[in-house]
Amino acid sequence: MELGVIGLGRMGRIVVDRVLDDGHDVVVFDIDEEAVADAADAGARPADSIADLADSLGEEKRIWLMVPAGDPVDAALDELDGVVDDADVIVDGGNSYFEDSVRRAESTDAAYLDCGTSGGPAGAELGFSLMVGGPEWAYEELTPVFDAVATGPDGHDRMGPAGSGHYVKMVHNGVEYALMQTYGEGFELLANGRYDLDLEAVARTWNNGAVIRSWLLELCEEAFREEGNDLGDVADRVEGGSTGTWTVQEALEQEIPVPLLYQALAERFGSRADDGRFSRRLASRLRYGFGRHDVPRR
Ligand SMILES: NC(=O)C1=CN([C@@H]2O[C@H](COP(=O)(O)OP(=O)(O)OC[C@H]3O[C@@H](n4cnc5c(N)ncnc54)[C@H](O)[C@@H]3O)[C@@H](O)[C@H]2O)C=CC1
Ligand SMILES: O=C(CO)[C@H](O)[C@H](O)COP(=O)(O)O
Repeated sequence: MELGVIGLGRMGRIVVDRVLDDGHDVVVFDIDEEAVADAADAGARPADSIADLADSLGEEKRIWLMVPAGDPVDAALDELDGVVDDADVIVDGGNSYFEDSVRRAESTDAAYLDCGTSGGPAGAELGFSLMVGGPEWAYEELTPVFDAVATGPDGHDRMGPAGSGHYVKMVHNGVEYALMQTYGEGFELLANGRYDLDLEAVARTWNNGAVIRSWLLELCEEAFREEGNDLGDVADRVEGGSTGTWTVQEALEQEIPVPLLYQALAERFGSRADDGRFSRRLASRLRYGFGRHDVPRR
């Protein structure tokens, strides 16, 4: 298969590499010329613009968007408007708001797949978990690409119609916030409690057979190993927040109580007051662990 990839940052570049490794052809575009040149060095065919990328894909275009959510997605779709038709498939693998995805699916001439992507840049080797919404035929058509980008055939599935992929990913992120918060609070108690503990050793022990073992807990272990028992100069400030906000807004609209998800979001907003909480410093370092997001330092 031939795939066009637009957006070659932390995530898009992994999509390119994994699809190339699986033996497919890839055409790439990014507004950052250096990113295009790097991907070309890895074996992708470079394009000068989105129009050039679409042109070089010929009939039955398969295009993967991996640009920041919001305006960049609409800007890319505007450039594809009039260039794609109903035999073509566009995948949005970013963290788009699900209602935007429903609107985009209705307004583009191509079949549109909203694809929630989990695993982060740190998941490059293993492959991602992909939650896909949109027409069944388009999902089946793109299955070889999803097999390559995900951990394998079990690492992706069609969740339902347009919007459902990004809806499931939105809730995934709400859960992610709450898990980070609960690990943060546990380690805050251990860090300030009655014993002088080696927190990396605690995390390692928990990761070996404990009920609460997980990838986020492995990233806690990594954070203590790399930053030190007191998290060094990691500031008490957690960035991000949009996907968690959407999750809580949706829960309010559906009148479904999600107190833990709400509390985790509130803690994150509370971190902007800069009062030095250990739990939030660990949450900030974990965002680097899985997402390679910047860590504000003191
Ligand atoms: N970093 C992470 O842990 C995860 C990120 N995501 C989502 O994946 C998407 C991409 O994220 P990252 O790769 O981390 O971002 P990034 O900032 O590393 O890369 C974005 C790339 O898109 C390019 N770009 C921006 N506007 C463009 C346009 N109009 N046309 C062409 N290229 C354009 C930028 O030059 C950059 O290379 C976002 O929606 C993000 O929320 C999803 C799961 C995990
Ligand atoms: O989707 C992700 C991980 O699953 C991204 O890393 C996302 O950026 C995390 O959300 P936030 O930036 O609000 O912490």
